[in-house]
Amino acid sequence: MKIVKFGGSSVGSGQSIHNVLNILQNKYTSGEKFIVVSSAMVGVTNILTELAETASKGNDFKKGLIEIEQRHFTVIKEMITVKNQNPAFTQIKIFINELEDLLQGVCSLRELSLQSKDLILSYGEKCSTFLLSQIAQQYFSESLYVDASTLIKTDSNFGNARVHTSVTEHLLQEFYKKHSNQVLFFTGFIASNENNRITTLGRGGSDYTAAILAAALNAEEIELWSDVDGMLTADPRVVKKAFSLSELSYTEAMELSYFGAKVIYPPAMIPAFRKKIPIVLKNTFNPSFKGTRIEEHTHKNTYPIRGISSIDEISLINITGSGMIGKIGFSGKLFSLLAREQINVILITQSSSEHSITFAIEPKDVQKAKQLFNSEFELELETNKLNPLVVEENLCVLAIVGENMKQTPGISGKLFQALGRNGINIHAIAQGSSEYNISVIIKRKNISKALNAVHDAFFTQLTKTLHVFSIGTGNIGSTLLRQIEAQSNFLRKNNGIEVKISGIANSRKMVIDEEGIDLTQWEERINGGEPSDMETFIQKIKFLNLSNCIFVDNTASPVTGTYYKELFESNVSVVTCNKIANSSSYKEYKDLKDTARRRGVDFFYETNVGAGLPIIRTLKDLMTSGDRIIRIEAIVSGTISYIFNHFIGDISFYEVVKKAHKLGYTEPDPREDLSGKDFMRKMMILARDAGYKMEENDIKLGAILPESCMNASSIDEFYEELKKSDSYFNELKEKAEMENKVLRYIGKLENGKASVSLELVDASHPFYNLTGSDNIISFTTERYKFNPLVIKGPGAGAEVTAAGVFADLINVGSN
Ligand SMILES: NC(=O)C1=CN([C@@H]2O[C@H](COP(=O)(O)OP(=O)(O)OC[C@H]3O[C@@H](n4cnc5c(N)ncnc54)[C@H](O)[C@@H]3O)[C@@H](O)[C@H]2O)C=CC1
Ligand SMILES: N[C@@H](CC=O)C(=O)O
Ligand code: NA
Repeated sequence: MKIVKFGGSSVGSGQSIHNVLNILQNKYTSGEKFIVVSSAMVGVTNILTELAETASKGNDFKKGLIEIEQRHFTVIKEMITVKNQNPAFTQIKIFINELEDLLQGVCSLRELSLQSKDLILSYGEKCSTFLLSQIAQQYFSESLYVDASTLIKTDSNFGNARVHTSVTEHLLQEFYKKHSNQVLFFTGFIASNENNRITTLGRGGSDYTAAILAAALNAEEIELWSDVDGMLTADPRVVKKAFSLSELSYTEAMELSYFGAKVIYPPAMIPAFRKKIPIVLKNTFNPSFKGTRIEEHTHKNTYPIRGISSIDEISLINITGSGMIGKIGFSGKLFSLLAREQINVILITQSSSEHSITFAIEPKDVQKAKQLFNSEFELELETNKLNPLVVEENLCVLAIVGENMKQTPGISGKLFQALGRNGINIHAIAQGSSEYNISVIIKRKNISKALNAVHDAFFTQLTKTLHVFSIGTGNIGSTLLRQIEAQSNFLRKNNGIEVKISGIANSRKMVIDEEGIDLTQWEERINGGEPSDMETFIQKIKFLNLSNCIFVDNTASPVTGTYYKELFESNVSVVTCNKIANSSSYKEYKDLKDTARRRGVDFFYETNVGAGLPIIRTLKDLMTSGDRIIRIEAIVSGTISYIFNHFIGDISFYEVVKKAHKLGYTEPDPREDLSGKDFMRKMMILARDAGYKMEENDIKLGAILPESCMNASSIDEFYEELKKSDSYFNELKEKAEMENKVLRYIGKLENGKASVSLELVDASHPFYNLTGSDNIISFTTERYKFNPLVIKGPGAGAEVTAAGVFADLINVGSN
């Protein structure tokens, strides 16, 4: 026989009762034996509490009473055939009249005792359970309404009565002997004392009723039906990837509930725990959900922990001082003091030097704790043996729970790593000696980010979700979004990575959606977004405080880089193809790198040099492995490379430049390329990454263009001047052809000196054979002294650049 308990939402309306009846009918037809326990309709207990208070102040309570009556009457009309409605109407009316008399009494006396309050509240369960039994009578004629207050006997602790187990069990067993062939509908929550006065069973009262019945009647199982899919790995309102647990142990259920999972209230289940009766949490609104099974022994858990829970708001008290050292009984005295004043201590940690004790309490208790401490330890404070108590506010507890933790090393490492990587500072740590839970205290504002990051670390097949904010939707930016969209399934399946684009901006508009923007529709989303404002965009990123957060800069703007530092400080990583920040002053470059390192976030800019070619990464590997750069020779302008590779035959220089622009090789402003400025920036970044403190003025920049083009004041004017300079470029070309050479714009870095110059090179030069938009870079180092390390390939273009940005993005957080 099973005990089947329905919570308030399950009996809250005709529709939900319909579901309940379906569930019961299925059991009945398959021959299952069961006893039903019912809560009051959802919200009714609250209304009754309010009515009792209202009446006790002498105010009018009729409206609320009518509401309760109507809710039950509506269900009668919806769920019982007209010819059978009368008995139900009559009995509900009787209950409501009794309730009215009681409230009237309270109103006249202006007094509400706990005893009268329990009596008033009992009508919630009486009405709902009676109604359910009446509706059920249409399906099982032998159904019987049972007022459990006649059978469950308690002490007189009204509001939170404790059960007299042996007398109750005896009464229940005798009753069941006589009625075991009927379908019984027990009121939850209510009982009575020795004088037959109604009592209630406190928080989780109906679950308690179910557990008492199960224990008394040796039920094989208890089903608790509510409106959620059992116990989840974390609060699904905060952690979207939380999922239902199929099973957990009594201990785990206790630990998880203690830390905030509100699905069951374990103290109410103790009678069942004692008799080792399994409890199954089911969902009335999703009967196909198999349920979360809670029992003594569970199967081996696939995951190292069972769930993550939190306590929303706590304060941390820190006590320090030499007076505690070796003083036996100090903590005993401290905590019994707190206990005496009913201050609940949530967790405690003590340093092994005994110099400090830290404990967490609810914020409401802080003042009281302070006063107690100050008066009890007045002498120690005066003699400086103890320091004044320090309180840290706005904190919360995050706890990971699971019996498996005991046998698995590395759990706390994983927890701290997930928090650390997201810049979440841990204020205190406590591990119960049971090793069933590890609790950390963190800032409240970080709780959502922390829960998600920790959930990802322990549960998701996905190793991580990257929250990306991408600015710039031009040539590179739009290509990147397309590549991410095309690759997302692969990444999810093969790499366990989900890339969520949580924000997109360009110079006109911006859109932020923490749930992730559907990349098949990003253009519509951004066009429908708000006007672009970088400051607002950055503040929103900081406010959302998402885990694994990355800012991607695909603009050529000088403004965006000014936010990188602020982003690093907020633990946001930056991936950029924009070279402006890294090629501004050395001080700024250094500051960005130091800040990123200090905050433990990534700053990746592979595409700053040679687009997707692995140049920055290679240089970094050389440097970190202890090599020394002797010389760098490079062609790192895709545009100029393309131009010289295609400035052959009849085509004019102007036309080749236009083509390079069309192919997406040039900067948004092609003057940046042809003036050599873009090249110079790249050389400066290389020099800096190679360890040189280089500024823009330190680089000797040879010109490609005649003065007139250099002086053009707009892009259009620039192109006009290019057209006019045909003969200048043709002369260059002819000279090269005559000497059997090619034009190459080459950068050099040697002994900390850098230059970029236009050269004529013959076939013996390693840079002679280039095609397309090829870049080539040759590193001569201590280790690659005689044969330099050479990287060559397309160094510009949307596809290869976006791919380089993409690779940086995926690598964030992987070191
Ligand atoms: N084309 C290539 O082969 C390579 C380009 N890059 C770099 O890629 C970056 C982007 O180049 P393209 O995509 O060709 O430029 P683009 O002109 O096509 O696109 C720039 C985008 O940035 C947006 N933008 C500009 N200022 C902004 C601001 N203040 N706030 C928000 N959005 C802003 C624009 O609205 C536009 O969507 C440049 O920094 C360039 O140096 C780097 C390596 C190779
Ligand atoms: N405009 C640049 C693009 C890469 O940084 C180039 O031509 O190399
Ligand atoms: Na690169």
